Amino acid sequence: MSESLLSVENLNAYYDKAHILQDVSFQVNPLERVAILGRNGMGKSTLFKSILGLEKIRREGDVYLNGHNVMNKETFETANLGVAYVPQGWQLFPSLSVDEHLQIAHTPHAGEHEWTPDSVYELFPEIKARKKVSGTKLSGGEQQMLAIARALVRNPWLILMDEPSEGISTFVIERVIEVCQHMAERNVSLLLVEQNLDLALRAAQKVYILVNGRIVYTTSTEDFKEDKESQIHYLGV
Ligand SMILES: Nc1ncnc2c1ncn2[C@@H]1O[C@H](COP(=O)(O)OP(=O)(O)OP(=O)(O)O)[C@@H](O)[C@H]1O
Repeated sequence: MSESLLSVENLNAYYDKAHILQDVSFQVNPLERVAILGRNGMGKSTLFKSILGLEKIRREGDVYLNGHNVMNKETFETANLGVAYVPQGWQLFPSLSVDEHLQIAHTPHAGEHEWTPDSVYELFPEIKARKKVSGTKLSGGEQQMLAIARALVRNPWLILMDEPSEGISTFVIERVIEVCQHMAERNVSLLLVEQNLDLALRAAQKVYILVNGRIVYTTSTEDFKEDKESQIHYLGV
């Protein structure tokens, strides 16, 4: 067991016989913001799905959330331990309005900083103006804001965010970075997977590099910002 909020220990993941994640280990500590960086197809989304027990992925190893081993838990049980997910492509529902997405997801929380639909509307006034509109009728940027808002109203300890830069404008990317930077003030930690180096370096404090399903490099974002050689070597940027 570990004191970290999230501790992934020697995680291996397979789609049938394809061995995708190979002995992946890393931690997210309380109030920390961590980015996993890697090129296309390196296993970033598979990592999130393996942590959450989504899809038919065979898993070996251990994943501890708040000290509970979640490897044999159903996805809803893992979510109830205080993790929320912002999936790639947002996965919103055409039959639900913006407000219904938030009301359904809202999980009251007794602590000091409760996120409610009203408080996330203050954060994202753009979607407040479109409360009654179907979630999938929003622009890409608004859908990203709604997906983040939906994760926040679950009042999680940890948010897993899968490639938030995908399909949104630079203006919305700036909004996402700002929201990420202020999560710790509301007691929320962040684990982000990204290809967008600028977003990851500004939103996170610590970086893990994933290459072919293995964590090959760990550093602080401060050091990685200056390390152009490693950026080119691992990410080809
Ligand atoms: N459902 C699946 N069945 C079989 N193989 C899969 C499945 N999903 C992903 N893969 C394979 O697993 C590997 C890792 O994919 P994954 O989507 O996790 O990468 P990624 O780093 O998130 O890439 P991207 O940034 O393109 O989403 C790839 O080789 C991919 O083809």
